[in-house]
Amino acid sequence: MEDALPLHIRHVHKLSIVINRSHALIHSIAIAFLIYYRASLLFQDPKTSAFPTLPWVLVFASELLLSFIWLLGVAYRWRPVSRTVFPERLPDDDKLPPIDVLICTADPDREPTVEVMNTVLSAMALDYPPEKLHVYLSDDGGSPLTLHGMRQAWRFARGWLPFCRRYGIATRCPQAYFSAPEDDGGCGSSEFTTERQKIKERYKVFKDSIAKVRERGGTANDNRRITARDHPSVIEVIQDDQANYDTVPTVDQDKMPLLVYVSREKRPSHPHHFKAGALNVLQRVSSVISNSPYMLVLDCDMFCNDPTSARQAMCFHLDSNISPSLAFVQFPQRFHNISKNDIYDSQLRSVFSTLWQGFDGLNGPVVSGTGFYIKRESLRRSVIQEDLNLEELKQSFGSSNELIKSLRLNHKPNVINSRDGLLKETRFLASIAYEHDTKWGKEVGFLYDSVTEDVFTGFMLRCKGWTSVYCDPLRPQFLGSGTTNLNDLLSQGTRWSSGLVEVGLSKFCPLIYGPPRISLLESMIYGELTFFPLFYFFPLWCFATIPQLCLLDGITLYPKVSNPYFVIFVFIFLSAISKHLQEVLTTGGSFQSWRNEQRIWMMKSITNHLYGSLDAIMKRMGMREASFLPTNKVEDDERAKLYQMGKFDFQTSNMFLVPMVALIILNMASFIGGLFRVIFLGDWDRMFVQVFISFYILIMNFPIIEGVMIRKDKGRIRSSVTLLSVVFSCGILFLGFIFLL
Ligand SMILES: O=c1ccn([C@@H]2O[C@H](COP(=O)(O)OP(=O)(O)O[C@H]3O[C@H](CO)[C@@H](O)[C@H](O)[C@H]3O)[C@@H](O)[C@H]2O)c(=O)[nH]1
Ligand SMILES: [Mn+2]
Repeated sequence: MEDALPLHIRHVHKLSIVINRSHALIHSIAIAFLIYYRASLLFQDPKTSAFPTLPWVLVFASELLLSFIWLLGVAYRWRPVSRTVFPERLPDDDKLPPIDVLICTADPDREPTVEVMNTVLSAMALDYPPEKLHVYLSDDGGSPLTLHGMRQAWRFARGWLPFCRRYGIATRCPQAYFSAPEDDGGCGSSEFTTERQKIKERYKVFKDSIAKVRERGGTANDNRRITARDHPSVIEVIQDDQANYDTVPTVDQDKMPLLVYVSREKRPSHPHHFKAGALNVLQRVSSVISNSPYMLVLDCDMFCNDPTSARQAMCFHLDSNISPSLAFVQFPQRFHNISKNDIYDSQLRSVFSTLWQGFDGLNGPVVSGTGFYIKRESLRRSVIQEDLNLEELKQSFGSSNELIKSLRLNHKPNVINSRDGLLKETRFLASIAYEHDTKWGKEVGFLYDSVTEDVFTGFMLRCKGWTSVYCDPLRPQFLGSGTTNLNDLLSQGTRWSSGLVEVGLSKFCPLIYGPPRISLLESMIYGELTFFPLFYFFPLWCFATIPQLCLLDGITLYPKVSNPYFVIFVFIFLSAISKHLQEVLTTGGSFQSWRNEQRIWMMKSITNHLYGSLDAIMKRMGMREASFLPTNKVEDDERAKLYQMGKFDFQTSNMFLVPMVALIILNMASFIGGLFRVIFLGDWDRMFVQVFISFYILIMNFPIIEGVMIRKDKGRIRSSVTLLSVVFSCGILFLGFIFLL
C-alpha cells in the first residue's frame, strides 16, 4: 500500500489567496484611516466639537464592530482549498469498514413521513456492501405513523435496492428518481422499462399505505396513549414479516442493510436536548448492535443524492497519512427545492461555496449539521488520551456493560442474536435515566448547551485535536429541502443565531478558549461564527436609524464631500461590496444573487440576529429555556408559487415584519427630508452620505416598499401591519429625538 496512488488530492487556490490577502491588506489600511478620523474628532476639545456625542459614539461603535467581525472573517479567506477523490483506488469491498447511518426525525406533521422514508431508503441504497451498512432512524415524535412508515419502507426496499443495483441507478431516493426524466439507468431496454413500471407501482402502494394510516389519525392499530413529549422508548429492528411481503431474497444482490427504528424515552419533566440528545441515543443503541467505526449523520430531509458518498468519504478516512486525527468528512448542504432566483439565499451560498473552502485550508470545517461521515471514536475521546479504567469509563459513558465493551476498537457486539437481550439493553440505553451523572452531552457525544449542537460539537472536537476535511464534488452528494418562505427562514435563523451566540457567550468562547488550543486563524473563524449575529444586529440597527434621525435634524455624522476623508468612507463601502460581488461571481452566482444576499443579510440582521442574540443572552442569564422548533418541511402550493416567481412572501409573523417595515418608513421619511435639505438648503456637501445611506437602504429593500404599496396578492404586507409599523417608527423618532439629539 505504501507506494499506492493517492486516494485524494488537495488543490490550493493560489489566485484566490493573492486576491484575498491583498484585499484584506488594502481594506484594513482604509479602516485604520477611518478609525483615525473618528478617534481624532472624538478626542477633540469638547468646546470646539460641533456634534452631539451619543449618536456619534454609536455610529463609531458600529463601525468598529463591523470592522472587527470583518477582520475575524479574513481567516476564512486566508487559504482556500478544494479536493478531488479517487474512490476507484479504494481497497476491495471486503476491506471497507462498516458504517452506521444515523437519521433524526422529530415531528410527523412538520416532517412528512414519506419524505423521511425517502431519506431512509436513499441511505439504505448507498453503494456500499449491504452487510456493512446499518441504518438507524431516531423518531423524537414517538409516532406510530413513523414506525409504520419504516416497516413499509423495508418492504419497498426489498424491490427498490435490487432494482437500483441491477440497473446502476444514480438517483436512489425514489421520490427524486420518479420525478426526474427517465434517463437514469437501464440503457432503455424493454426489461428495464417493465421493471421500472413495476417498481413505480410499488412505490405508489407504499405512499398510499402511509397516507391511509395518516388519515386514520396516524395510529396503525395502536391504542397506546403517547405524545411527542411523553413516551417510553421503543426500539425495533425492522425485519421481514413472512406474511407481509412477496419476494424472499435468495441471491446476494438482494441483500439488505440492517434497519432499526429508535424512539427514545421522553418525559416532560426531563430535558431531552433536541437533536443532540437524539443523536447520542442513536450512538449508544448502535454501539451495542453494529458498533461501526464510522457514522453518517443525516437530517430527515437530507437524502443521499449520490450513492457513492460513502466511498468518497472513505478516500479520506482510509488514508493513513491523515486518518489518525481525522474526525469527519463534511459534505456541503445542498438543496433540491431552490428557485432560480433564490430570493431568500436559502442555499447559504457563501457558507458552502466560499467560507468552508477557507475553513478546509486550516484543519477543516466545523460539523455542519448533516451530511458528514464521522469516526465514532472522535465523539468519545481526545486525539491523545490515555486508557481509562473501568470505573472512569462508567462515569463517562454510563453503566451499560455492553456499551463499555463496545468502546474497544473493532468490538463486534452480539446482543442482536438474542432478541430479548437486545431489547432490554437498547431500551435501557435509550431511557432518560441513562445519562444521569455521566458525561454524555458534556464531554462525550454531541454536546448539549447549544441548539446549534453542530457548531459547538465541531469546535470542541477541534480543540481536542481532531481535524476534518470538506469534500464538495460536482454532483451534490446530499440534497435537503431549504426554507422557501420568509417566516420559516427567519424562525430558523433566530434559532441558529441563538445557538451560536450561546457558544460565543459561554466559557467556551472561541476567542478565549480557542487560542491556547488551536491556531489564531482558526480561533478567528470560530469567533466569527459564534459572534456574527451579535455583531451584525447592533451596527445594522444603528445604521438604519441614527444617520436618518440626524439627517432629519440637520446633524452631520460623516465627512463632507469636500473633506479628503470622504474618499475613505466611499472606498470602504465600495471595497466591501465589490469583494462580496467578486466572491459571488467566481462561485457561479450572478449580480442578482449578490443583491439577494446583501438584502437578506440586512433583513436577518434587523430581525433574527437581534432576537437570537437576545434569546441567547436571556438563556445565559437563566431567564429562558432552550427550545427547538423543527423547520417546517411541508410545502404549501400557493406559497411555493410566490417563491418560484421570486416574490417575497410577507405572510410572516409581525415580530419579524413590523421592525423591517418601520425602518423602511423611517428611511423614506429621512430620505425625503434629506432631499429637501439638499435641494432647498443647499446642504448636499454636509449631508450627502446620510442621504445616500437612506437611499441605499430603500433600493436594497424595494420588495418591502412594493409589499406595502403596490402588491395586491396574498403575500403583500397587510395594512394593519403597515399601520403598526407607522406607530413603531413614530416611537423610534420620538425616542431618538429625546435621547439622541
Ligand atoms: O428535538 C428535536 C429537534 C430536531 N430534530 C431533528 O434535527 C434535524 C434538524 O432539524 P431542522 O428542523 O431541519 O433544523 P434546521 O435548522 O433546518 O437544521 C440545521 O440546523 C441544525 C442546528 O440548529 C442542524 O442540526 C441541522 O443539521 C441543520 O440542517 C431534523 O432532522 C429534526 O428532525 C430532532 O431529532 N429532535
Ligand atoms: Mn433542516
